[in-house]
Amino acid sequence: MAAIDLSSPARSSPAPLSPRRGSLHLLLRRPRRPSVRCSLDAAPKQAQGPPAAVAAEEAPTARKECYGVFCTTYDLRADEKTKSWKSLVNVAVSGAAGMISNHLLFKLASGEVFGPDQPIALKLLGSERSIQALEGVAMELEDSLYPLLREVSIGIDPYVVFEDAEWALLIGAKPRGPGMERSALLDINGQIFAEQGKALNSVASRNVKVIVVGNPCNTNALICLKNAPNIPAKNFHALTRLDENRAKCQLALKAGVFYDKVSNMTIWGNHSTTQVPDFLNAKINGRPVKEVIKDTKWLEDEFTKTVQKRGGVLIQKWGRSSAASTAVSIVDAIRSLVNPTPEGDWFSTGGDGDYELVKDVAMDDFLWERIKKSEAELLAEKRCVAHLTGEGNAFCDLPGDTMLPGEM
Ligand SMILES: NC(=O)C1=CN([C@@H]2O[C@H](COP(=O)(O)OP(=O)(O)OC[C@H]3O[C@@H](n4cnc5c(N)ncnc54)[C@H](OP(=O)(O)O)[C@@H]3O)[C@@H](O)[C@H]2O)C=CC1
Ligand SMILES: O=C([O-])CC(=O)C(=O)O
Repeated sequence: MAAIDLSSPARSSPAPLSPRRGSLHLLLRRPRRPSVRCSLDAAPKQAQGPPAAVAAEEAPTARKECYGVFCTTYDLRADEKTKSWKSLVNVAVSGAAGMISNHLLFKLASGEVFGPDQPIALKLLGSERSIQALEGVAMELEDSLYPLLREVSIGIDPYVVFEDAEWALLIGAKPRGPGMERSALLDINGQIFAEQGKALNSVASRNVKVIVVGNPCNTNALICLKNAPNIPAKNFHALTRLDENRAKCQLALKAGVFYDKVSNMTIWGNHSTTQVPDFLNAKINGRPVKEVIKDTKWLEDEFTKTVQKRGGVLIQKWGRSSAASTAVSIVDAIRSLVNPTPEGDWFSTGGDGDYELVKDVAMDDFLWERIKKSEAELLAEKRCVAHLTGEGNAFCDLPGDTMLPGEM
């Protein structure tokens, strides 16, 4: 969906100029919900005992609920004392021990996403199988000495990890394996996003912004949204920004310009091989693409297919799906949501919300037919997960030739 963002930065109120204490928390699954999190202010005795490995890590400090550098007081330097810090932003990330997160978390902590005056708390969601790896991630975050990173928590219960989250970057999802039906992936991952939607609904900030990355991201975003009725629907986004970036790159290559000259790029439809990269409305150097690239056949065939299948080609080369460029596209998506969009430009996201929808979008038969095909796929996915969205019994009749970008 194309949108122009008119919103001002999400948080603008300066926080008091007091030193903040950094902390690394281990968030544990608790029997009752919503749970009290283990923090510097919460009584640790309310939590179950941490796993042995973590208890050992925590031993060096007097405060059992944190360890290492995050347990020390963050002292403002003299030059920082004059600065207006924004209040801490709580960012929850699922699949935090995975490949995409391994790039993303360090970008978030560095300040390149929310800005150099925005302190950040990272709340990392893993699972029983990944909790050790998650500790490793937290240790690397410690070792990176990011001055803006004031809190890190890790845990396996979304009802705990998502508490007060203002951003939820939902990355963790099972990738499709050989011989697996797409409908099975929809169901397995759908369960994850149904549970996480309920958890967000219960414990996150009422204005949490949710970006769903785990595939199939559009339908997972729908499931998440339907399970979180207390959070505005406009706050849910499916990550199609990677496709948008891929499309800009291909147009720039063809036109022989650097990619900053490509604007107004839209991705319509599903994040799959039916997606529609919109060359009709996109511009190069402010001019319609079709005026600059006169080869319509290339645009309709090669360009469109290249973008649709870019993920799959990359998997063939790398042996795994895009991780670094996906992390970059998540950063781009967040920035587009918190910063004003450059005059005349727009961005696309699988969502509907804190931004103004573009009204004057050109349409032709080619675009319309492709969009309807992708829409049919999305509607089929929707019927397939009806049991997870509260819309009755599921009925799976997915069109046979549709695939995730990574499937060839
Ligand atoms: N929208 C987009 O543009 C893109 C989306 N993606 C999607 O993002 C997701 C994450 O990718 P990436 O970080 O590279 O993947 P990884 O395999 O590196 O990590 C995925 C994480 O998902 C979690 N997970 C949840 N349920 C399962 C399960 N049943 N089986 C296995 N893992 C599970 C695991 O964490 P834990 O054990 O902690 O739960 C794991 O660490 C995938 O769904 C991928 O298809 C990838 C690229 C682009
Ligand atoms: O298809 C995949 O597995 C990963 C993905 O979404 C992409 O690269 O666009």
